[in-house]
Amino acid sequence: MSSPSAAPETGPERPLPLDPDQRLAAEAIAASVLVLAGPGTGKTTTLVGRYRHLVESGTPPARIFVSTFTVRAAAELHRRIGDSGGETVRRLPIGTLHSLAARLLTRFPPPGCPPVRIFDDQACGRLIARHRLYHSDETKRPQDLFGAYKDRLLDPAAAMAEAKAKNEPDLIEAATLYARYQEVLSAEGGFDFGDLIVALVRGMESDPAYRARIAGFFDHLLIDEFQDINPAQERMLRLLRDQGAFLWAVGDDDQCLYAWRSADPAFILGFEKEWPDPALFRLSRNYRSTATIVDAAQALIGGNRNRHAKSLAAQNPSRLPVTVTGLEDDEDEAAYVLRVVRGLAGKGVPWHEMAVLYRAGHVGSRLQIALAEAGVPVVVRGAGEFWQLTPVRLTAALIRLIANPGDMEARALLGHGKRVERLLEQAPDKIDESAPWPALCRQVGRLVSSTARPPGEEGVQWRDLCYAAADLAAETGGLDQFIASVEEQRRSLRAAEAGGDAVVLSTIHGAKGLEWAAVVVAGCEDELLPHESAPDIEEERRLMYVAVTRARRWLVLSFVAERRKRALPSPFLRELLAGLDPDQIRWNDDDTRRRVQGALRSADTPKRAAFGDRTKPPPKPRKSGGGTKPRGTRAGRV
Ligand SMILES: Nc1ncnc2c1ncn2[C@@H]1O[C@H](COP(=O)(O)OP(=O)(O)OP(=O)(O)O)[C@@H](O)[C@H]1O
Repeated sequence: MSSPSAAPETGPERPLPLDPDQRLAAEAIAASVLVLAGPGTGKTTTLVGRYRHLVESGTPPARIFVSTFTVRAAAELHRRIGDSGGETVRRLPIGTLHSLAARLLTRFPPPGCPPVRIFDDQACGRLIARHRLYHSDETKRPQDLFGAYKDRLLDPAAAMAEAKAKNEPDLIEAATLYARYQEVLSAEGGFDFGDLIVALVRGMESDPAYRARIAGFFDHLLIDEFQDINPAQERMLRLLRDQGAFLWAVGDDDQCLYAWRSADPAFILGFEKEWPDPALFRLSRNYRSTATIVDAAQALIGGNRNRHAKSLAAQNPSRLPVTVTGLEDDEDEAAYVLRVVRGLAGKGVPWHEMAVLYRAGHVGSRLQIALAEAGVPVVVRGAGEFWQLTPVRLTAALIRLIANPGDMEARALLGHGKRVERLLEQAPDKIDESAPWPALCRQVGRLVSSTARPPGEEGVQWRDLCYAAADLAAETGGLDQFIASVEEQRRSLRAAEAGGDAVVLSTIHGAKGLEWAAVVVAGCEDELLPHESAPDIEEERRLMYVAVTRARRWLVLSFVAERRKRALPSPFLRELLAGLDPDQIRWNDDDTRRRVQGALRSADTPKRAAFGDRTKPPPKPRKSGGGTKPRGTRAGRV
């Protein structure tokens, strides 16, 4: 999706004139069209152009479905498309692929399919709790387990067959729960989000008459972020395409960030082979960023092997340097980021034209607090407000409860359920109530971290959030100061968030499709970015790529030497800076330069080697002034 939603709400946008390549793509006549292009090349702008072209050529807006990855992106597209063809913008069929399925199912229920009654995440959670459909490995969230089956179009029988073939007790248990869940869900007449696409696909696959009834309801399907579709979504689009709908999609395999949620970049990589009457268009002018940023981004992404080659030529020739700043610890980093945003504001850059992005939610904790306390207006996106994140809330509430067993508010904050019961059971053994305040806080952080910690990357983030909360608590003088400081921080955040003109603080995932004049990427450290538990180094590199390509003019990259343990600069820093001349890099000091340039050696360890090509330095690309040629060739909501 696209861009300036960082700005405060405005009315519909005036359409941008398309460049010749964008126009060709927007006016393409083929059954299946893919516009494959890098960041900032105007994919979403071209999608809006396609929409206008169709409407101007006589297609009623109601017969064009525009799909976006998230509900928020749909709202943004409504704004960009504006009031077309006299239809009320609000009622135009623009939404996620789940909402496409919901519309079709409601309008055309498949034979034998009960009326669609959508259960949202909370309703599903209540159903799961009522029937106690929890995996014995409690770290596995039931909704995620069941959703992953649906993303792959596996019904309970297929899930069980797969589990038995692998002969893994964990999987057999999951498949058994899945079967039970589907039983109780359908007994209540409920459809969860994943069911919507599954039901539509099943109906269309099994009944030609039903397929024929759906045919022609939408003449055109316009799909944004095609790189992130999962197998169920791909199947649905293919069936609709087979019934005569024209598919027109934009995407960038280099921005696929959801492989962990069944998104499969193979769909975009294999488009020309797999789709009927395919036409592939490429856009290569980057309208967003300076030549420096484009060069750096190209050098970075050149390190990935599994990708389509794309050229990217910056339309803004500016060679304004990228700033790279090494700091001592996260407190220093927060103070630094505060100086950066104030400095930019001093130059007249509006707050909403600045973003601070990070890979993991806990990196945002100090930043949120430092900016909000200094009175800088902020809006927190992605993971959300620090003290409300589950591991943080549990840590803070348990610290309070242990320090004062009569604290009823803390007991309420802790909540209920098996996890909380286990925490309370283990607390007397694991926590020495008479320990000094900082030690007590850290003991609680360790307990919450080790109890009910989710597996994989989520578990590492859980641990980091618990430790970050415990550290912040430990730094206050004691219980009363802790309660007061959390209150104060939350009040500052609420006040800071009240205004529309605010600095965006976001995880990189939450920044997808957006752009700002200035972007700070904080926490550019090895084991954080790339994340220590991420299974796929190429997806980590794509994350860094998405982060840096959100910037139009100013790009600031910061890292610290110590974030609870000694930290090394991210090897990605060196990779991306390899695309720049020395005068395009501003180091805060020589030590930072030495540390970054030494980062590749540190990455060259047996542990790192497990990530395959991660230590391979990318070649220096040509400058984008003449067109840089790179080398080598849970889903949305209704
Ligand atoms: N033809 C054009 N002329 C001038 N500016 C353009 C043109 N096309 C796009 N832009 C501008 O380029 C920026 C990026 O456009 P857009 O968000 O559509 O790109 P995108 O390819 O969808 O980006 P990403 O994939 O990185 O999210 C926007 O600020 C947009 O206004």
